[in-house]
Amino acid sequence: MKIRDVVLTPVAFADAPLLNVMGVHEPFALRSVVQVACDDGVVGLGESYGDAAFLGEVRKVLPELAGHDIFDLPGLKRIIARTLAGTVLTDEHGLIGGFSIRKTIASVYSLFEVACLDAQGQFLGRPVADLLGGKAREAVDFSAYLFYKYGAHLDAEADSWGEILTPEALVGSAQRMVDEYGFRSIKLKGGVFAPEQEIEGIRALAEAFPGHPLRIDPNAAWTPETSIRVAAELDGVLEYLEDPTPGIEGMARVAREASMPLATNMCVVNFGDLEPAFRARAIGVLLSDHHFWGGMRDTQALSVACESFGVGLSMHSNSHLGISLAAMVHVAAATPHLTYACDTHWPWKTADVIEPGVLNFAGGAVAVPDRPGLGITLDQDALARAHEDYVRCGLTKRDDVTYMRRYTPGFEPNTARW
Ligand SMILES: O=C([O-])[C@@H](O)[C@@H](O)[C@H](O)[C@@H](O)C(=O)[O-]
Ligand SMILES: [Mg+2]
Repeated sequence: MKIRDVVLTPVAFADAPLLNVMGVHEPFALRSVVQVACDDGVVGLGESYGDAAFLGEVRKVLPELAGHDIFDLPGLKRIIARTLAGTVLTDEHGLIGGFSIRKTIASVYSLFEVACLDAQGQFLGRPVADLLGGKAREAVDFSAYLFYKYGAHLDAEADSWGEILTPEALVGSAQRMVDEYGFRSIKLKGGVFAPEQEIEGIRALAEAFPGHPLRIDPNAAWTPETSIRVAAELDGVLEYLEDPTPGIEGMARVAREASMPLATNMCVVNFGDLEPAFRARAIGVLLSDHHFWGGMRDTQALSVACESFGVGLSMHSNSHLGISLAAMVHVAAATPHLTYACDTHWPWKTADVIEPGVLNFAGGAVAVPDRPGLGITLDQDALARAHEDYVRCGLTKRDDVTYMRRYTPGFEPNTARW
């Protein structure tokens, strides 16, 4: 089963004005879609980041792939490592930790690994979860991912969520997500307002949704002292506290005092970070993400490492489309040590590039598709529209800070200031 052709399509899809420590989401989120065409008319799908720097690295790899056997994944990794030797992508938005050569290779490899596994599954007539060792669960739990947000993008009409800036509005948005998707766990993206205000938001959610596990993630906006204070105030309320403060050392300081586990997708972002983080007992939960942890099989290896050291596993999300959701579902299903509901930005998007009907939420969970490969079908017309949006929107990277300055001139990200 050889690769005959690879088509890379940058796409953009409408995103809501969601707030975080870096600013506010722009009107479009960028992604990339690859179609890896192989023998017998099989086409494997992959999805990842869509910023120009990432696309540039992926484009370097494309000419090297023709003729490669889709069952030779170590060989695929070698081609990518050789082709990208020495390149370090920079993290365009600062919310998934630093980049390194290893993480750059892991990110580019992941895009093609997913597509090759999809193609392998189609060729063999088995779902990707089976190729990863089999399903440890039939359906994968996700959390309601709440954001503070503006009611509308600049010069645009309000979206269906409206403005979410108060505890009452937060509860309203959580109610909508729980009603529409059945989520149990609820996560609040913090780092937007002073911690006292965000504690009020969490308390309102705890009151409105008794028994629903709660999390807050200020993306390292707080000092260790503030984090310890917030942890004390939310004792007994949070299932975990995500990235309250920057760095393994700062997290370890907070972890020594906090009653709940600390989680991260910022200070432990590749395998080299595990030893110092585990040694310092900085985290109780790791948020995996196959997009930058080196694909689905390395995500499973990560899970084994976490289990061995008594660390829980959850899953991180950025704005994404259905190919990524399918990959998240398959790898999560085939990863026995997955101890928390996964994050997803899914409810915030209004369009997709896959045909609907396969990835459905019930009781907050998505059943693992039992069709071959990822089990999804690319909608070529929707892909073409999303590519037109990419060209039309003119964005080449995610820049929440600059966009925020158009709402609030002089805005500066508050990382570790509170
Ligand atoms: O979409 C966002 O604004 C999130 O803040 C995202 O960029 C983060 O990477 C992520 O969801 C997180 O958990 O830190
Ligand atoms: Mg996070």
